Amino acid sequence: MSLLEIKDACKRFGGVQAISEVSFRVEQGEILGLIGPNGAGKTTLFNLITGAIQMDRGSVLWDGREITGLRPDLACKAGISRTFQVTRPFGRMTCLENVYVPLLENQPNLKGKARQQESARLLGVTGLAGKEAWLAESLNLIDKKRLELARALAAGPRLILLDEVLGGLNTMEMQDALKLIKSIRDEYEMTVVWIEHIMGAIMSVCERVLVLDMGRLICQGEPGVVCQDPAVIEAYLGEQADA
Ligand SMILES: Nc1ncnc2c1ncn2[C@@H]1O[C@H](COP(=O)(O)OP(=O)(O)OP(=O)(O)O)[C@@H](O)[C@H]1O
Repeated sequence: MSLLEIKDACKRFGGVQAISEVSFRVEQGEILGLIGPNGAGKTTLFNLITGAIQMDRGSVLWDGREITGLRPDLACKAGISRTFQVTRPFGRMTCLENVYVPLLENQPNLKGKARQQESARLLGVTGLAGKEAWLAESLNLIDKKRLELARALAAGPRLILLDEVLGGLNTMEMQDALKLIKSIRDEYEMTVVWIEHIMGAIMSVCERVLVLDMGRLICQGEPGVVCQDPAVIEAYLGEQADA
């Protein structure tokens, strides 16, 4: 049984068919890339999976159980966690306190020093060691993304949805981030679905890739195969090469 299955998902916003009859499976333990041009529907798909918006039609199966339309907090409790392209920390709280919030939900028995240590450990994992006491609003964009990831990990998910976590990183930072994404799967045994525009990064980390274009799933498969697909080159990779 697949960890996650999306069946015939459809979502329209006014005149825009953002998602159109999209079906796919996510297998336990894989790192699945989700690519496609701007406006293809990638973030909308995350919003549908996490219950942030409701599908017009279609269903979401989680571990074989239908969870279509489950509220985001309940989807998170069920084991689906996400990061946002536009980060959403509690600005007036410290980094440590920001991580407490999902940790409290996930491990309510963790109290006092133990909770502080676990929060600090997660901040260390995502590259924020030394910034535990900083207010989230004082972080730069890259560190806000790191905090976002620490918060997503603190929820203890089985599936983590990453929305463009590499934007703005230099080469060294990107290498570290790629190692971290691999370790999320290899050490923390989480399944990863990852939206990204940086093709080299997707190619080096993902075992499988889905390609969306104008709300439709136009291709899926191993990265090397997907990159050779004429429809993908026409809809997306040609545009990337021209950029
Ligand atoms: N809440 C909303 N209300 C109206 N239209 C929306 C809403 N959310 C998304 N859309 C539209 O749906 C389409 C898909 O948007 P979406 O953000 O999912 O694309 P994307 O593939 O994630 O793009 P990007 O790579 O630029 O982040 C776009 O045309 C967008 O303008």
